[in-house]
Formats: sequence, C-alpha cells, structure tokens
Amino acid sequence: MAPPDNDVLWARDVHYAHNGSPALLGVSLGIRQGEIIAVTGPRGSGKSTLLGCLSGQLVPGRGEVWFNSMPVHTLTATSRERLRRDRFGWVGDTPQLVAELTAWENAALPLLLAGTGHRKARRTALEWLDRLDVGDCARKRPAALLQAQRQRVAIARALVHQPDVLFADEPTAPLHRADRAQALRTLTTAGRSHSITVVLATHDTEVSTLADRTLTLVDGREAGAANEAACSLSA
Ligand SMILES: Nc1ncnc2c1ncn2[C@@H]1O[C@H](COP(=O)(O)OP(=O)(O)OP(=O)(O)O)[C@@H](O)[C@H]1O
Repeated sequence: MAPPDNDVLWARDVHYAHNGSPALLGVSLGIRQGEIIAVTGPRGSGKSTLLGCLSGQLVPGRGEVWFNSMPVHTLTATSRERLRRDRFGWVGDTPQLVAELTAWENAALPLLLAGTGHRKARRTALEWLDRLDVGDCARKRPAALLQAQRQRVAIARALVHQPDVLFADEPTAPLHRADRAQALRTLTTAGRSHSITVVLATHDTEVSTLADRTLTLVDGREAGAANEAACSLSA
C-alpha cells in the first residue's frame, strides 16, 4: 500500500522486537511536511524504538515505513544510511561529538561529508552555532565545553544541512531546566522557519505545548489502542 501524498513520513502497523522482546506492537501514524510531533509515554513504552524505525536505523519485523514515496522498510542498509545522512537529522540524549574536531567542525560535518566547500560549510555551521547561543565556542574542542554546550553543538550539527526530518530522542536530557526550554524553542523554531519536520521523543511536558500534535505510547502501542487491547483481553 502506498502512503498518502501529503505525508512526509508514514508508518503502518509497525512491529519491532529487541532480541525477541516486543517493543512496538502495531503503531501507525502519518506526519505532514513541517509538522512538529511529540512522542511521549512512560519509560520503556517504545518511543526510541519508534524513532529508530521511522529513521531507518531499525527495520520493523512487520509493517511499513515510508519517507515520501520511499519504502524505508525495504531499502538496503546502504540506502538507509544514505537517507539518514542526506535527508534526516538526529539528536540523541548524549551529545556524541568527535573529540579531535572543534565545535564548528563538528557542526559542519554533515555539509563536509556531502561535499559542500569548506568556506560555505564553516559559514553555515557558525550561523547555526550563533542561533544556538554557542557561537563563542566555535573554536573549542568538545572537552573544553560544558555538557549543555556540547548538546547545542550536536543540535547545530543535526540542523546544519537543513534535513527534511529532524529526529530528536530526549534532546533535553543533558540540559538544565532553563537550557531545556531554550533548546526546545530553538529546535521547534528552526523546524518551523525552515519547514523541517520534527519528531521529538521526550518525557518533557513542555514539548507538548510546542508541538503541533502529541502521540502517546503505552506498552508499544498508541495510548488509545493500548486501552482497547487491554479491554479486549479482559472481555
Ligand atoms: N537494545 C535493546 N535490547 C533489548 N531490549 C531493548 C533494547 N532497546 C529497548 N529495549 C526494550 O524495548 C522496550 C522499549 O524501549 P524504548 O527504549 O523504545 O522505550 P522508550 O519509551 O524510549 O524508553 P525511555 O523513555 O526509557 O527511553 C523496553 O522494554 C526496553 O527495555
């Protein structure tokens, strides 16, 4: 079945098990271009696994994942890697920067890997570091930065090539409360101003107020669907 034309990401009946242990039990969703969607739910409810399946890091055991007209679930590992590098951005809960590179070099990596000239890559990376309030850290290496600054550099790196979709898995986890609000606002503002679709997995209740829509997972299913499954078991 092909996805609707107006969804940039579309998933149908996605199942995934980690080493035989089920983490997703039939999740379906459609996400429009430029939409900001928050994926919430208790610990272990499947948020990270869903982001993994949507971004092509994990291949669902059952179900389909489409990015525009591309069936992500049937792509080869190399094609999925290319898709992630060229069209998606990723921010995790710990900033994984290259220790030997400066902040701007880290932020510029997706552009340099895509063949953008050194000068243009540097200028664009510096613009993003400025937007994220870490412009003055541009020449420092990760070891000389605070954890919150490193996470901002990681966010800049995820946005620098203006991906179609930004996946953010607990992006505010390493930040203090004040930093969290600002990082979230920067992420969502960048998404809106550059028409980047944002899929944010989080426990942070503030995210729901910034997102267009919230998908709540419980035990690997969408919240409503989890209730229905429990009712049909007890009936
Ligand atoms: N690599 C793994 N190997 C085995 N089981 C895993 C693995 N990753 C996740 N799981 C299990 O799959 C289920 C869903 O985990 P997942 O990390 O997707 O949930 P989550 O909602 O993102 O949790 P959290 O809020 O703690 O990050 C959990 O039961 C978890 O223990």
